[in-house]
Amino acid sequence: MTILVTGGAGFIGSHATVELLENGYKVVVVDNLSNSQKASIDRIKEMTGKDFAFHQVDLLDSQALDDIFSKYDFSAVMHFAGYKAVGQSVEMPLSYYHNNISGTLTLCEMMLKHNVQKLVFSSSATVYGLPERVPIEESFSLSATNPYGRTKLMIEEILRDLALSNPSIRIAILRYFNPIGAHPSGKLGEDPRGIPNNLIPYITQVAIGKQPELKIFGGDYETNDGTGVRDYIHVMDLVKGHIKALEYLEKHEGVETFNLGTGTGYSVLEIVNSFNDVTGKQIPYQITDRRPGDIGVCYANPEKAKKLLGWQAEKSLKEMCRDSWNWQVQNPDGFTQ
Ligand SMILES: NC(=O)c1ccc[n+]([C@@H]2O[C@H](COP(=O)([O-])OP(=O)(O)OC[C@H]3O[C@@H](n4cnc5c(N)ncnc54)[C@H](O)[C@@H]3O)[C@@H](O)[C@H]2O)c1
Ligand SMILES: O=c1ccn([C@@H]2O[C@H](COP(=O)(O)OP(=O)(O)O[C@H]3O[C@H](CO)[C@H](O)[C@H](O)[C@H]3O)[C@@H](O)[C@H]2O)c(=O)[nH]1
Repeated sequence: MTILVTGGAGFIGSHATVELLENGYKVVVVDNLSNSQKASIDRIKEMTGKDFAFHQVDLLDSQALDDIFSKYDFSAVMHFAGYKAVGQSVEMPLSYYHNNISGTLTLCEMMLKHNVQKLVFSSSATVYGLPERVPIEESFSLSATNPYGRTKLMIEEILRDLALSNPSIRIAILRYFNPIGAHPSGKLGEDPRGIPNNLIPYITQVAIGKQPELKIFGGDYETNDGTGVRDYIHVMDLVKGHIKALEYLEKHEGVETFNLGTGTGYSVLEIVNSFNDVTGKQIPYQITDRRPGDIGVCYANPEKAKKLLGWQAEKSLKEMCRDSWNWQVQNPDGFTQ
């Protein structure tokens, strides 16, 4: 079976590509490299010893995408491609709506034209907005607090309408909580451009001396230690959930939505302490004001994925921190040699 992986050069898509190849799938990657590097594709080939086609193509280029769909016989699509920086989406909303929504529309049009019926889509826990309570269940009300989150919400709705209009379409919407970690080999990992926005890449850059100290955004949340709580999930566990979702779509029609999280929340200070243990360093930090738009506590109820997909996260916080650190140490400048 050949799977089209959009955004396969990026953080999560690259790990998913490894997992697909190691599970016997054939893969074709489409990525415009707007937030990634070709080196990640070379690494995947080196690590797995398997070759696959890579097309540096923009999803908005419908002619190029049409050619790719004509060339291969895809059995399913894993759709990771999109812009994902919350702050940037506030500054450049049109660019986010255009890239994420039009990109998905073009992709879906090609799926219909070429009779490809299965889609696994990367959504986000951000669609729960300010959740009514925790742990968060899939049935909770949805809202968006920024244009990035709104693109995910809109795409989810578009996909539901698509499935309603065409009973042969099968879609798994996967709402990721906070993916971190890296491939245990240290060959693949998260390679943010510029100063990282997310907690773990920022911490690893402090640990390696690229940033002077961590700023902890808020010490007055209603949590055990006052810092924000999130459901961090190892990227290897996350991508295993995608394989399970593909298998699920073999047997089930329509749209189904799943939380992919561990079900456990950790505070920023707990993460810092775990990092200190793993690295043997002391991460310097300062508690500052809350980051606008942040919520205090966010963690999943992952029971639905366990029940219907037969999937649950297995890796510990220590493994997540160890693998993130291992990646940073082996690749101090990411994929840039
Ligand atoms: N990393 C997270 O914390 C997180 C959390 C929830 C959801 N997600 C979603 O998961 C998906 C993957 O995230 P990631 O962390 O791997 O991000 P990433 O930026 O590392 O990967 C996305 C990839 O898509 C490519 N891309 C973007 N626009 C494209 C276009 N128009 N055409 C072709 N390629 C394009 C980029 O070059 C990049 O390689 C995204 O949709 C993201 O919104 C990520
Ligand atoms: O330098 C930093 C960075 C983050 N944090 C804190 O660390 C926690 C995690 O922050 P991240 O930026 O790593 O992750 P978020 O939970 O804010 O957001 C991420 O997960 C969301 C889903 O829950 C969305 O998908 C979003 O796009 C993605 O960036 C938060 O309490 C945040 O305030 C800091 O204290 N300092």
